[in-house]
Amino acid sequence: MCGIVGIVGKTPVAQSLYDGLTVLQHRGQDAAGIITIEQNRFNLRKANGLVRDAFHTRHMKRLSGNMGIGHVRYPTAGTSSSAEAQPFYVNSPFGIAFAHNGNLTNSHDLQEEVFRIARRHINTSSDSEILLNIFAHELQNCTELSVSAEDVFKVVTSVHKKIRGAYAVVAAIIGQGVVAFRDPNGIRPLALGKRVTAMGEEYMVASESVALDAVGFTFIRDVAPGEAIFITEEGELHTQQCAENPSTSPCIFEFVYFARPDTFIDGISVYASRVNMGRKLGEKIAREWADLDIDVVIPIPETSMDVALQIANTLELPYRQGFVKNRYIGRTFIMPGQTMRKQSVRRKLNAISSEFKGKSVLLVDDSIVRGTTSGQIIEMARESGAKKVYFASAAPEIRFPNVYGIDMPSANELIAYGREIEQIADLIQADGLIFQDISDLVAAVREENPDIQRFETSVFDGNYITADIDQAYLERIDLARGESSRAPVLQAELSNLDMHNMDSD
Ligand SMILES: O=P(O)(O)OC[C@H]1O[C@H](OP(=O)(O)OP(=O)(O)O)[C@H](O)[C@@H]1O
Ligand SMILES: NC(=O)CC[C@H](N)C(=O)O
Ligand SMILES: [Mg+2]
Repeated sequence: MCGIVGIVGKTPVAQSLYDGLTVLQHRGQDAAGIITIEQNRFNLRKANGLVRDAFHTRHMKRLSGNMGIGHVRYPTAGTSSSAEAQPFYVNSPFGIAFAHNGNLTNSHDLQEEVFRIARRHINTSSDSEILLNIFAHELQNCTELSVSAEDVFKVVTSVHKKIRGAYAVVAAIIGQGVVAFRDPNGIRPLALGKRVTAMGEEYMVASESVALDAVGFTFIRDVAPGEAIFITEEGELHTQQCAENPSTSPCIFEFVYFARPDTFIDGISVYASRVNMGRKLGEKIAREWADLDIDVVIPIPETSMDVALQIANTLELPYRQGFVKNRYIGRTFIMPGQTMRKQSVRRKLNAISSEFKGKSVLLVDDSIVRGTTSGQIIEMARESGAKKVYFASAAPEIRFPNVYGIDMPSANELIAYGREIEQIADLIQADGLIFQDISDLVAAVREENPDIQRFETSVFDGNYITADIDQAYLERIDLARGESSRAPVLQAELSNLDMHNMDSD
């Protein structure tokens, strides 16, 4: 998952872009970038690391201009090289900067087509660079020296026809404006907001509504699946549906884990959906574990806290914070590499042993993916003197790889793959293990917006919404990105790719 922002303002936008990215940091911790436009020039700063580390005062000073876009990255294609940090840039037509959240499922075919038909070279292994070049090639067909809203909508219509997968995109075009669009299934989120100033209206798009709140923009609405937004340099807003059969099928994992609780996606409060998940799971626990002697419900910070509190309320049990989170350590699941993830769990969470001593505890997490967190946390609970350790997951068993922007390319890495619940419980050493049912998870989220007919739930049921995923594709991504098969990349090779960001210090 990545986070994207774009602003067309009346005054310099760098600080607002920066602030917007800091509240989207939970979507990507690997790299951050901002590009602004002033007097027909791009100013770019992108680097590996968190937002606060990538931008120093000297960079912010250089990021002048009233229009710009930004990105925080969690890689799902290519490498962690700073050259694959976004925004990406191409000089023709006009000069385009581009930021993408999601993952294309036909990038392999597209790369070949981009070369054969458009004679365009792709210098990295990032699917986002391919997407940018498809977009640029379509824009090239507009022969006028300025781009109209109709041109933009034609371009996005053609792009939708060529690419498949998940994409929320924001692009800044020199001398023209900012374009944003969302894939026809609306897998990845994108929100539109407005800020009224004495000098006129300013517009912003962002992956999550919380980024609009943080910089004083008012949420207008979600960008519709398939829709394109064009905000001209002068600040005029144009919108049009550009997909033939759009459907709103947001990724359910946004609600389980990715998004911040204070975000609204497609009319759904992420927080409220998590409370509903807690209620449903609490009811299942009451039904199936009626004879268990649970003394206390303890969340595994941070994402599961809203779910755990509601489970405790439903079961009428005490809710206690038995683990303290080190606030300076980020999310472990989106860290690159299993070794780093594993080491970080104990650095991130510490048990308050008095909350465990002699008690039967119910630990709650939002999800169990590789089992990195649950295994270690149960061990910590036992070391702290817990009598019994039960474990509940607000999401069902994750048995299928993700191909839409979550870095789970290999089924073999998933602890629930090919295993029954008892086997998983044995592996993580839980005295009892319970998962939310898929129907309850969907109902919990849908309760907040019954108009949504379908969610993207492939990691749980293997039904990929783009219908283009077969075994051969899954084997290819497993080979390319799976933990065990991932080829080591030389540092020198990575820095050689870094072409568009020369003044990187
Ligand atoms: O089974 P695993 O492979 O360990 O993955 C699942 C865990 O990873 C996430 O936590 P993370 O530390 O990323 O973030 P959080 O602080 O938002 O909970 C998630 O909330 C689970 O705790
Ligand atoms: N998680 C994402 O949205 C990743 C975007 C893009 N596929 C990349 O790897 O950079
Ligand atoms: Mg967690």
